[in-house]
Amino acid sequence: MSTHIGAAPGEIAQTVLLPGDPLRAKWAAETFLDAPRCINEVRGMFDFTGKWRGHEVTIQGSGMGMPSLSIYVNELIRDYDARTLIRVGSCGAMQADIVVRDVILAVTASSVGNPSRAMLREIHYAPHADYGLLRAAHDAAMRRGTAVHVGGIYSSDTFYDERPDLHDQMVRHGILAVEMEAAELYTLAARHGRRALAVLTVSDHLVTGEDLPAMERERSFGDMVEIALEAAFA
Ligand SMILES: O=P(O)(O)O[C@H]1O[C@H](CO)[C@@H](O)[C@H]1O
Ligand SMILES: O=c1cc[nH]c(=O)[nH]1
Repeated sequence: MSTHIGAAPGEIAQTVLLPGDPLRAKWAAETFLDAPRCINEVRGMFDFTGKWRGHEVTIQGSGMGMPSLSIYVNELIRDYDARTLIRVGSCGAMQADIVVRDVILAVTASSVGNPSRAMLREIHYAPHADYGLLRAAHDAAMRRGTAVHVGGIYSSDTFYDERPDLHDQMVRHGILAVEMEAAELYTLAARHGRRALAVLTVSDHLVTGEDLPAMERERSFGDMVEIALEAAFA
């Protein structure tokens, strides 16, 4: 057990998929894993381990925002030795050529701040995906015929943003989409020598105003889960 994860040593796989939503973790495990078993219910942040094509996989909710993800990823790495960590999340599109349900592979994750910022001090570190995972995820998306975009995203500290000027600068600098966790995931993975990637599905569009309901955000994102699994074991 770690402070926030109730799983016993050995119950968490070296490959961990991380949706923000714990109910998406449950849905994904029950949909894609063989013999999934729930190994953590602390704070309702479900954690399931099962097999995908014979490989052990854990799917663990990370919560919303970087402070929450940071707690889970630190413990997954330090206490359970997770080696490959792939976020499977929803995001809001920021560019006109992207549509709802498209998949985004985040090469980099910009942010205004993240939990690692205090220790990095004056360094404007560039959090980035593992290239091998990124390439394998892109290959998987191509094989599946998924509409996929590859580029930089923005990890925000706020869902309800009061800074339209910030949004405008992100769009202007080619940022594809906004979500709330990848920058800290990439930074922690780099610090501990682990592989990380964020595979995101567009749930809403900040330019067109298109929006998916909560149930679809929980259950309709199968493509990104399978892309993440194929990338992890390529
Ligand atoms: O769907 P998840 O993975 O939670 O990701 C996105 O959705 C949440 C906001 O609704 C934030 O966590 C954001 O990053
Ligand atoms: O963080 C997020 C996630 C989905 N959609 C948004 O607009 N922001």
